[in-house]
This record gives sequence, C-alpha cells and structure tokens, in this order.
Amino acid sequence: MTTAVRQATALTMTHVSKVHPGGVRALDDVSLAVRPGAFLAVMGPSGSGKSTLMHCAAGLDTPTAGTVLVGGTEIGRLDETRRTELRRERIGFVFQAYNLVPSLSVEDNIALPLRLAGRRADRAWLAELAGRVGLSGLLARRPAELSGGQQQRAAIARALVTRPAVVFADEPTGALDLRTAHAVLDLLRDLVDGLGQTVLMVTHDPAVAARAHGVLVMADGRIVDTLTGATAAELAHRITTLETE
Ligand SMILES: Nc1ncnc2c1ncn2[C@@H]1O[C@H](COP(=O)(O)OP(=O)(O)OP(=O)(O)O)[C@@H](O)[C@H]1O
Repeated sequence: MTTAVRQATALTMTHVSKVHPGGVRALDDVSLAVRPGAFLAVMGPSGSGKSTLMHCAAGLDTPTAGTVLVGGTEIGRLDETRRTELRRERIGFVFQAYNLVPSLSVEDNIALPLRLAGRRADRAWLAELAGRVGLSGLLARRPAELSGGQQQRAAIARALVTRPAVVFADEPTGALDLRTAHAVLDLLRDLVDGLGQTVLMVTHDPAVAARAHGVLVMADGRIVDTLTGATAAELAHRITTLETE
C-alpha cells in the first residue's frame, strides 16, 4: 500500500481476523477503508463481531491476523506505550454510559484528553466545541447536574477535542429516550458534516443507523453488506433476516 493511499483513509483494516482463545472466530478476514469525514454505522445480529471489530480497530484488542491503520499509523507495529498514546491522541471514544468524571466540571471533562496528552486546551476551540454541542452555558456544572442527553453531548465534545483521526461510538444513544437519542444523533451527524470528523458507530437501533452516511452489516465475523441510503425499516428488515438465517 502506498503512503498516499494510507493518508487518504482515516481507518484501514486489511484482512483482519480475530480468533478468541477457545477457537471462536469473531472476525473473519475483514477488510475496510473508511475515508476521512465518513460517518458509518455497524449493525448485525448479536455475536456477529461488531464489538470485536471496533476493539481491533481502536487498538483495544489485538487481531490474530491482518493490519489496522489509524490515520496512517499501523497499530500492530506500536509497543503498548505508543499504542496508548495513539488511542489518547488520535482516537475518540463515545460510550453508552457517557463515562464522564463526576468530580470535574463539564469544561474540564471536555478538555481532559488534551490534559492527559500534555497539550494546552485552546480556549477558542473549547468554546467552539461547547457551542456546537449546545453546552455553552453549562460548562461550570458537574456531570450530575446535566440531563442524560446533555451528558452525552459533553462526552461527544470530549471525544472530538483532540481532533482525532477516528471517533468510535459504542451504542452512543443506548441509555437515552427515543427523542433525546435522535437529537444527539442529529448533533453527531452535524458535527461530522461540519468538522469533517470520521465516526464509526456500533448500534442495534436501525433508526440511529439510518442517520449515518452508510451502514456496514456484519454476520458471522464478516462484513456482508455496505448499505447507503437505507431507511430504518429497510435496515430493521435486513438485520431480522440475518438473525433468522
Ligand atoms: N473474550 C472473548 N473470548 C471468547 N470469545 C469471545 C470473546 N469476546 C467475544 N467473543 C465471541 O466472539 C463473537 C463476536 O462477539 P462480539 O462481542 O464481537 O459480537 P457483537 O456483534 O458485538 O455482539 P453483541 O451485539 O451481542 O454485543 C461471539 O461469538 C462472542 O461470543
């Protein structure tokens, strides 16, 4: 693969397999190239390999075979210290449970990845991010003083603060009611489109997945479909078909 090709993708997985101890083939020869600015959802039946795909892509798990490039850096070639640095500086994470630090203000939570990386928090960038996620007036509060939707907005701002190569979102709306979930998803989509951010999001919710640019459908450790423009109903039907196959 040439350098130019590497730089043209935010995330590249080439022939990645993961066989767990005990012999379960959770990923089976997966290849994937995510261009910068893409917002992709990953769907599939339970046990199809979605979490394993995300963990291998984010350097949280080591593939049995194949290579993973994040922002042009091959994760498998890094020692544990550099892999941790890469995760901290080049990758953003959004979890279902928000994972904000209760004792820190919203502003300090958002700035935390920069602090951990020993970088100064650029106040103009923090203010812009807070504005984009609709938390400008709430930065001095503690997470417990925010609604669930507001906490997830703070977590999204935190994931974006380092301008990472890729943001991985694991069921980001799983803890939110339907209306709040869709508002947070619209926000994420606006951020992706406005900032050119790259997002890979695992979700079971077809309505959430339908708001992404495209949907990777997994079954038995493989990507069996890449869908664009599918409605929530069409996605629900596709997954149901796989579950009953
Ligand atoms: N640490 C592990 N050891 C052994 N097998 C594992 C391990 N982690 C996952 N697996 C197996 O690998 C397969 C894929 O699991 P994975 O968690 O990636 O699926 P998933 O699509 O994320 O499922 P869900 O939607 O239920 O979260 C499953 O068969 C699972 O049982």
